Amino acid sequence: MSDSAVKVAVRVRPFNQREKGLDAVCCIAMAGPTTTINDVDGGTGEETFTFDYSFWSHDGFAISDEGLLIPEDGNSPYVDQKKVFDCLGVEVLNNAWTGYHCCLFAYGQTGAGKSYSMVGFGPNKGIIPTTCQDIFRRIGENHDPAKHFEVTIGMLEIYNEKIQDLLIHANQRTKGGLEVRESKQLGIYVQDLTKRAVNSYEAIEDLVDEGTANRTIGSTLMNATSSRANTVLIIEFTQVTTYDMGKEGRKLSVIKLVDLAGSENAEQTVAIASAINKSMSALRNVISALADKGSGKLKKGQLIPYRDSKLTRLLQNALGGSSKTIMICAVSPASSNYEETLSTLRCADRAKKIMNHAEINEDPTEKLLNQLKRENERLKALLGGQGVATGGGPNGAGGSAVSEAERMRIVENHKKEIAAIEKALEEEEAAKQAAKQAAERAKEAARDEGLRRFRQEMDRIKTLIQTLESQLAGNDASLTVGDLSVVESHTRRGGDCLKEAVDYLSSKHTTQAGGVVR
Ligand SMILES: Nc1ncnc2c1ncn2[C@@H]1O[C@H](COP(=O)(O)OP(=O)(O)OP(=O)(O)O)[C@@H](O)[C@H]1O
Repeated sequence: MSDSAVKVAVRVRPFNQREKGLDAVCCIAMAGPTTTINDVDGGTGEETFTFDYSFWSHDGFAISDEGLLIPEDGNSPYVDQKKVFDCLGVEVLNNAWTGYHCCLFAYGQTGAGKSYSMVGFGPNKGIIPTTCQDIFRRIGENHDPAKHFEVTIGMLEIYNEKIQDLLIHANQRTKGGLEVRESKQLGIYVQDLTKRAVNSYEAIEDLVDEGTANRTIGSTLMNATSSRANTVLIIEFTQVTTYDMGKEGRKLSVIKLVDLAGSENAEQTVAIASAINKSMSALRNVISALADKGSGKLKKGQLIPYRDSKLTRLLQNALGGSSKTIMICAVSPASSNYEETLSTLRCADRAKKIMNHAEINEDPTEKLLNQLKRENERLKALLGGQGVATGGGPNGAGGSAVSEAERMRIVENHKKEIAAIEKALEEEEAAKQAAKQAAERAKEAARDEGLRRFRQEMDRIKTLIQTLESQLAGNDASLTVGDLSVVESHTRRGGDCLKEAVDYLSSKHTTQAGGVVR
């Protein structure tokens, strides 16, 4: 387990046309990791914050022939898309390769530049496309035939407190939206979300285009075409290693890349904002509670309010959970947005106090075999790599000598460790088999029980029919509709029991016939 604080980056954009037209004044300054905000209009002074990164993208850029915004010269402080990816995207990928669940989310006022950083515009590609591209570049660099990779993509939006599957057309979605669930392996996940397997960057690009076209679009005061929903791209990245003894080890990383809706207060947005506001205020409350927890100020018995919105529930693992998380805060440079920018910086300042406890998500086989590999490395280093004399090894003449007895002890220990790992693997396999057999036995028992109940119901029906027949033959006046409905209900119950048994038998046939129902 690796304890690490949520990483926080702040990025300030250039003035937009409207701000330029109003002769806007810049209220942000950055130096190294610090960001300072100055209340130039209100005169209440300045506040300085320190983050993991303070990205200056306000000025000092030139536009290349390909349309890329790049630093205008070697001394320019301008941070371009590449630099942002190198600082944040590369870290996400490194963590994913290690086997951590990862989350990178963009927070900030509408029009502050969240989508620019996450998605990008035109040739200035953001973190999401570049990360997706880099996944397949890295996979392409793998030359280990024992290793292969599985990548799936899901895309959703949270709009009006409903989770919608963006890889499904709006008119084919379930009315109430999807639900957030939790599992040991996947962490927090969205039940029934479409997952599509992809084997190239182009395939991801096509899916993201499809998902983007399915988004819900609303307008805000600051940005006529901006999205008022939270959009999440979920990449499930699995590394599969086949080992000599035919065993497969799997390491999984779920990467959530999140472009949030605008964080501003209700009065600054149009009518539909209330539900969006709910998720944003819930997010701020979760961040505050976790920051309090991180600094030991959380009140006794106080819960982290993850369940107050779909967004916070979905980000539960990312905030205070077992994921490696990065928050990028986009801010406007204009003094007219001072209040919102200050509120964003304060939220970012609290977020950096959140502690996560990231875990590598590998199955037991992978874990044990990795342990074995590490042991091997350690042994090799001990016996040769550190200039230790091994009585004839390549470094024999050089460093401090290890006695024959010591060498034997190391080798013996190593043998014992290997034996322990092999035993653990055998036990794991035996436990798997035992669980499988127990599940089979439970199924058999369920089928037997189904058949037994079916027979019992049939016997009852037979007796009832015989009674009815004799009553009818004797023209019995006491015969009622109720008598018939008793027969009917037993028939129905018998039918249900039979269905259970038939379902069981057909599922057994399906498994045995490799997917073909006979
Ligand atoms: N770092 C940057 N460099 C150059 N232009 C930028 C930068 N950041 C944002 N912009 C420009 O600012 C405008 C608003 O940015 P963007 O759409 O990314 O904001 P947003 O925060 O995602 O807004 P919304 O919440 O409405 O989706 C865009 O025209 C974008 O090109």
